[in-house]
Amino acid sequence: MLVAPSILSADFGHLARDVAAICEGGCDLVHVDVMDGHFVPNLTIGPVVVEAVAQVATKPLDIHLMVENNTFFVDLFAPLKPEFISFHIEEEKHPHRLIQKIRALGIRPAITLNPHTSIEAIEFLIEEVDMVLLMSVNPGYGGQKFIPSVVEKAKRLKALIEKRNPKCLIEVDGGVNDENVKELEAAGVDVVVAGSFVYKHPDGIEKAISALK
Ligand SMILES: O=C(CO)[C@@H](O)[C@H](O)COP(=O)(O)O
Repeated sequence: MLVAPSILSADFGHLARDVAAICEGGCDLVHVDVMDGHFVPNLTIGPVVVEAVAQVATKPLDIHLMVENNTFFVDLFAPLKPEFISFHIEEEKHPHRLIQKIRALGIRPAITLNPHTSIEAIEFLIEEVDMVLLMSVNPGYGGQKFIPSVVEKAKRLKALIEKRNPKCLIEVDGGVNDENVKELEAAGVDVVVAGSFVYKHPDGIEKAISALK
């Protein structure tokens, strides 16, 4: 299992220290939650802060856009050369075009589904993306409870991916811990995003990451 800790649960007063800690602790990706206060009722960070994160991170960035104007934010973050940029299917009128744009910028495109969104919504996009991110909480905040229906959704998505684009990864985000990760792994999930489990683990960040793996 690949682990992408969400820096939303870091101490922003010591962000460089907390980004270094997950990289030294064995994470695979650094998950960056970008929220605009419109698509979701929370506002997080922009390119100035993410540039500082990129300078410290020794693992690739996984940028998750939770915004209304995806194209604007893709242009804003592209110079930081993240590994992935994901955007929400619920908020994009022209997802195919946006995927092509992200790929043309040398970034791996990913598409995100909210808990209520069915995988049929991306049936004809699956060949175009390198990763699908399934939300297992309503986007906007860290520390929420895992929504278990994502397990069945991941199984159905895995079946679709095997037929249409076997290299495409499945990522699950929200309320992930060392218990539900087992079901996610069995369902075919490749990457888990975890914020509070990693940053608030009583035995420390390294132990938390290895427990998820
Ligand atoms: O995108 C989001 C929330 O919108 C997530 O990345 C959370 O920040 C994950 O945090 P935990 O649920 O693991 O605390």
